[in-house]
Amino acid sequence: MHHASRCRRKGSWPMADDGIAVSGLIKVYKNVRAVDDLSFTVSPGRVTGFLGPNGAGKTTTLRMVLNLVRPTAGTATIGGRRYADLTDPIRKVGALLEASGAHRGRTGRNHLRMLCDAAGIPISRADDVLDTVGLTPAANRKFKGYSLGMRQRLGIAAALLGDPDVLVLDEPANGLDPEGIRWMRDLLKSLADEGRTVLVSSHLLSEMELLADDVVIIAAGRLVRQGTVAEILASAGAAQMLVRTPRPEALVAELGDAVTATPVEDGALRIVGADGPTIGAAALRVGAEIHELTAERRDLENVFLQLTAGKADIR
Ligand SMILES: Nc1ncnc2c1ncn2[C@@H]1O[C@H](COP(=O)(O)OP(=O)(O)OP(=O)(O)O)[C@@H](O)[C@H]1O
Repeated sequence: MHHASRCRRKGSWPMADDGIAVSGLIKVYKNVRAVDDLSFTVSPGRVTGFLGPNGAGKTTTLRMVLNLVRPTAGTATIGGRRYADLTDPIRKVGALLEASGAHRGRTGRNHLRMLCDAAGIPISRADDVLDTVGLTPAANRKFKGYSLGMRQRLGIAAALLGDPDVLVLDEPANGLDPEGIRWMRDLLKSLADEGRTVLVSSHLLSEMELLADDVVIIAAGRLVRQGTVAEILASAGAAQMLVRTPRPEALVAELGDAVTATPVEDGALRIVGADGPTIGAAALRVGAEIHELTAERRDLENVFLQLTAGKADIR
């Protein structure tokens, strides 16, 4: 990304200490190691996607970062300090969690004003953040009449009240329609462009590929991979090939154990671990006619599935 063109709203470069650092984090519930010796870092000025199959431990991790769940072991720090030790947490960290809501009979504006009041923030800030999230037209409507998408927007507005350096968002795209998802993407990117640290969990892998600069992938409470989206895609290795042949078994046997071959629709095979020339040569050796050989682009979704295969068991 173009770091040089990024301007910091507060007129300075992001402090190196605005990042999040998770180190040796463990959370054991009665029967399950929800988070199992997890370490990763999240940089300022970037959107970091936090990905993992259901039950991987994403929510538990985010809640430990925010001091809402007590770690069994390990630490999570924001700008070098644990959440509990932050001097002004509301202005340092904004959070959107899955269950965040508001009193049903309260208007969106009053909900935000109450939060301002509780946090010692001028109540005029409520209207600013309503505007930022596009809820001004619904400001005086009651929360119970808000759609899921409007509730998510109100949650984002609440997270932004303290103009925080760091944002921690659990599934912020939940309930948003395609236009809302695009809006969320633009908002989070612009918040990162201002130098903020943005950590966002999601199931929407194609969206993450568009949104995130970095990703942290976990499965079964453990780190699977951390890196830039480009690195993760590149690390998946050889291109994925779509092959059509009347003799798929012979071809797969010839390619050996180094490849994984998955049957796809109408008899084609998807092969990971061998490139076009390798597959062509193997086909020639066993006399398997090739009717189609197409390189498929790796995307975050199929790399994610490859990286987390077999690790996604419900625990
Ligand atoms: N309060 C709790 N008590 C007992 N077990 C829990 C508790 N919270 C989470 N778990 C368990 O810890 C594991 C991780 O759950 P967590 O919600 O952190 O995963 P997740 O990655 O956010 O999942 P999802 O994508 O499905 O929301 C799961 O096995 C879950 O059942």
